Amino acid sequence: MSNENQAYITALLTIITDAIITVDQTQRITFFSQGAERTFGYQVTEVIGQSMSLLLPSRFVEVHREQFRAFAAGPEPTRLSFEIFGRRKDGSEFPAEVSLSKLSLNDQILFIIILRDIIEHKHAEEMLQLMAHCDSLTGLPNRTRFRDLLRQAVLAGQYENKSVALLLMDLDQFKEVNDTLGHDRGDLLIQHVGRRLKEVLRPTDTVARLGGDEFALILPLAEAGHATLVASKVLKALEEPFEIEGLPIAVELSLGIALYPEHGSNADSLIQRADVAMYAAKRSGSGYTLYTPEQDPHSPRRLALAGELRHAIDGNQLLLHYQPQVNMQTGRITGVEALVRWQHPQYGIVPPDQFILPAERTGLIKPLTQWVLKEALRQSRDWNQKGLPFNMAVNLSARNLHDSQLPDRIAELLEVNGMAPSFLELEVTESAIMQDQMCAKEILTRLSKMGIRLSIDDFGTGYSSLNHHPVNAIKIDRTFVRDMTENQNNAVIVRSIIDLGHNLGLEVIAEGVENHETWNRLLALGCDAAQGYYMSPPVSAQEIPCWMKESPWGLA
Ligand SMILES: Nc1nc2c(ncn2[C@@H]2O[C@H](COP(=O)(O)O[C@H]3[C@@H](O)[C@H](n4cnc5c(=O)[nH]c(N)nc54)O[C@@H]3COP(=O)(O)O)[C@@H](O)[C@H]2O)c(=O)[nH]1
Repeated sequence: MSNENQAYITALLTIITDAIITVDQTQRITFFSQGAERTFGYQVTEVIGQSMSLLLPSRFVEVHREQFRAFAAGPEPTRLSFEIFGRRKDGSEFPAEVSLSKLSLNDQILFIIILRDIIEHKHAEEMLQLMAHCDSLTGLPNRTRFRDLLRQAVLAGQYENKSVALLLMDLDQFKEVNDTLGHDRGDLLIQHVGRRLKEVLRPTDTVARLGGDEFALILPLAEAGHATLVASKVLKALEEPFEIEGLPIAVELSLGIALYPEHGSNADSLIQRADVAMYAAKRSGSGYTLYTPEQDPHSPRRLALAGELRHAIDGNQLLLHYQPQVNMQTGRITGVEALVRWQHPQYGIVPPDQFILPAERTGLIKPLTQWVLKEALRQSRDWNQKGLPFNMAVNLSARNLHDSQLPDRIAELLEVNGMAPSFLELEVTESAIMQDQMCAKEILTRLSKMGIRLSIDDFGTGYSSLNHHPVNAIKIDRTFVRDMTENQNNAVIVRSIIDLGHNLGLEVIAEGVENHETWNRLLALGCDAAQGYYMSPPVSAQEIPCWMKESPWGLA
């Protein structure tokens, strides 16, 4: 080789960062590049003539020696790639990628080792693995890992012939926390929630964060009784407000429970069922709910009902029941709330909980509300003519608040029936308003300008800015009223809502009044009106005149 070529190769070997080492058949080092010096921390003079085992952790020396011998003796292959651990001069170890080649030169066999330190690469790989399975905010398993763990838990349940419980949970007003306190505090809250959940559960249980404010709990080999007990413990544990940067933040949550094999035979069906149960818990405000097929919008009966709804509206299968609302000062009825039912030819009376949601999803809520308004106002006129002049409250859904023609259609119905607008009260929930605040505001303002009364239904379960909407009344959600005589927290909430309503000049109506004690407490708190089973459940139009005569709350 010419001097020029030699210099050229030496220069090349200097800049190559990989370690290039050659060894003879006895595994003695014959060449050690600068890259090898940088990688192992040895000077070339320290290693030439030494055994290659100097560069390996002692526990691997014997194995690699054998592998090398086999490679050296065998005719094929002439090149081998593999991963090993290298050992630096300071004794530290590192993972390395190795390419080992055999070369015959001047009747001698030479072995060339090209070795690359892949510690960075390994770290990155580990990070990626971690990121792929771990939620970066809480350190809990993420959705991908959760699915794997649930599948494993179901397999274990199958194998041991035992139940597995899946609990899905989300925070009811997390969006509000984010919007009002900022995303950083929202993130801190999620971290705290994750920690408290872990404290409640056993080490064998899994807590995962699925994203946003959604968490999942997997309880291996758990029956319904244990799952509901855990759900109660979770509710209790999260009852205490969280301290986030000095601010006490209270959270409310809903949990849905589904069990293997009772509610689903695999991970996907369990997730879907627990989700259905969670939404049922949200609607009822009950904290947690165990899955039942009746809750399920995808159950065969629900799907069949959704398909028949159009026909039910056109074919006069709907009917209204009316629930009296009573003025607490006079103790007399002031109005009724119209509540729709479906007189189904096969299933009998179907409650609105089973068809309002599908009606909203399919857009049928528009003709359904139109039917309810038409029938309620016709009935109102009828009662008026019979000397029963009370207000008529009708529920609107979120989608109705996007319907720009609604005010005109209501005006027409009022005119046809010769009813003053002040006889009509429209109830909207806070969540319906929040779905599209701008649109809701426009429709509500038009309705209010027409002289129609507006009330916020289920008040206390959502967030809406009362100042921004022209409402006349708020109805305290029945979940607070129902047990306010035993539950001090709820009693405080009810009192605060009454005070808030009065401070804003609004009438306050309590829903879900079920006994005399509750009535008395509400009266003492200055609540204006009440509705509930204590006075009357919703009854048919035919029963109202009789109730008016016989009930102490009647007009007479
Ligand atoms: N968009 C529309 N929604 C409607 C219409 N009709 C009803 N609904 C909504 O369906 C939900 C369930 O209604 P329903 O099964 O009729 O239940 C009502 C009452 O029976 C129940 N209630 C009344 N008093 C008590 C009580 O003392 N205890 C108790 N456990 N339950 C009681 O409350 C329901 C009335 O609630 P609200 O409307 O919030 O005043 C319900 O959300 C209806 O709004 C419709 O035509 N359109």
